[in-house]
Amino acid sequence: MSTKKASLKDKETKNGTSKYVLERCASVCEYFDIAFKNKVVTVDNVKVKLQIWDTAGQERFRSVTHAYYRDAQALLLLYDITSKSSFDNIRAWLTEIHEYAQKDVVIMLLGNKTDMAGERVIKREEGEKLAKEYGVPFMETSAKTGVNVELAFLAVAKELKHRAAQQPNEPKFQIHDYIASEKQKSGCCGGYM
Ligand SMILES: Nc1nc2c(ncn2[C@@H]2O[C@H](COP(=O)(O)OP(=O)(O)OP(=O)(O)O)[C@@H](O)[C@H]2O)c(=O)[nH]1
Repeated sequence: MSTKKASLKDKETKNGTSKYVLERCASVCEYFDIAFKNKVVTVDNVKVKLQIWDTAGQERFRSVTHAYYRDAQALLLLYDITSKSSFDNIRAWLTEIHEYAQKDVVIMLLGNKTDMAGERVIKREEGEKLAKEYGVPFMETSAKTGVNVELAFLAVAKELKHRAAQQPNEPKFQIHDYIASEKQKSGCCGGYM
């Protein structure tokens, strides 16, 4: 996920995507299976526009995709709880991100497809452990049922908004605490986040 600096200044098309982004992406996005969408999230009555780039996790294109997340302000790393290889790839992505992404990039680890509990091969605890190791927030999600999807985007948007508007003496927004308290409210899914 990223909000490209240049795109914000650029003239926007009808669906809110800037011409700059469309032109930049058109030539290669289709070939490398990179999709992007805009999502508006309201944080404390302020609308935050997230431009979400989906790099499709194609390992063979890593050298190309890093050019797309280099400017990203936040990265959501998804693995599939029914796929060991997708989980194993996360370490490689984290190493890659360390090298190429912005130093203060917001990272979140998501274990997706919780609706497929019967086919689960990665325990929640394994996701939690990995997230803890890298100091990133963790949640299990389902893009199919929507479980925790809004919360993931909202947490990222809150973090970015707070960073942008933070006053020198104001306490830092704590994304881990925010996710933990939201989950407690909904009675969902304990553990490290
Ligand atoms: N049951 C279930 N299926 C899902 C979920 N999320 C995605 N899928 C399905 O999983 C398949 C792959 O989804 P994608 O969004 O293409 O995942 P991806 O990681 O971008 O996949 P690649 O493009 O192959 O790297 C599709 O058939 C989706 O419909 C989910 O939460 N639950």
